[in-house]
Amino acid sequence: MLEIRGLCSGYGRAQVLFDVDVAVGAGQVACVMGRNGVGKTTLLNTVMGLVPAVRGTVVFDGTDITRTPTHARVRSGMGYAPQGHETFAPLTVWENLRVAADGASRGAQVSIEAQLELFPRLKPLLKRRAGLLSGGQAQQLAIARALVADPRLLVLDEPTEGIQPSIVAEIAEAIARVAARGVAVLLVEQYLDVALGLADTVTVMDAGRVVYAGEASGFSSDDAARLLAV
Ligand SMILES: Nc1ncnc2c1ncn2[C@@H]1O[C@H](COP(=O)(O)OP(=O)(O)OP(=O)(O)O)[C@@H](O)[C@H]1O
Repeated sequence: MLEIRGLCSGYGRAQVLFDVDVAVGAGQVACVMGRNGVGKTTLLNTVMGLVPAVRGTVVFDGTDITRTPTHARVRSGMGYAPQGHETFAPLTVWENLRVAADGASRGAQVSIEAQLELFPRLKPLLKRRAGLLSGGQAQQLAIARALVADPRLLVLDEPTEGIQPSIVAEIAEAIARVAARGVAVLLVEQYLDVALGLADTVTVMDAGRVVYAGEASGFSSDDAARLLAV
């Protein structure tokens, strides 16, 4: 579904990513981990076309999209919930979902209903302004918004960051259900138990390079201590 090969990118002259390879198939969760500042967000932003690739390729569904603008990537089936669970604060929960659905193709009404099944906590909050939601509710809305266009790839940047444990479990459960529908999920996740509970594959980055890549089942606590401990 998604193949990132030899990806290099950065900001002006400051190169951040060096030859990064990650692949994720339909129905799989590929988890990217690493200490703060190693380039995880830059990787996701490069996959979405928000940061230009300097070298390497991003192939989505067999098509090279390395130079495709972000809006066209979204239209072709990529959904993104960036770090920080930003929403349109003055709009209601329903309006936030509607705006995303309006930008998508047909069938979005059905899809809003489907997202509300995934995040039942949002159902009684449809008329609430998004700016008044808790962090956990806003994160659920941000993921639901990325899903209303019915993407085949969902890209999530730290969806459990700063969120209370009971909601973390709900978000993890929702991500698992999305993958079970056949959606490919590219996930940056700092909490090891959440990451390993969801991931099929693990990629660990350090200083912009991949330092570990393999099946999640083979990722040991020694690997975690060596590669992730601060
Ligand atoms: N807009 C930007 N302009 C210049 N440098 C940036 C920009 N965004 C990030 N960087 C730098 O790129 C490097 C990687 O940052 P990035 O946010 O991708 O890391 P990260 O692994 O996602 O970190 P965190 O876990 O803290 O979110 C850092 O050195 C950071 O300072």
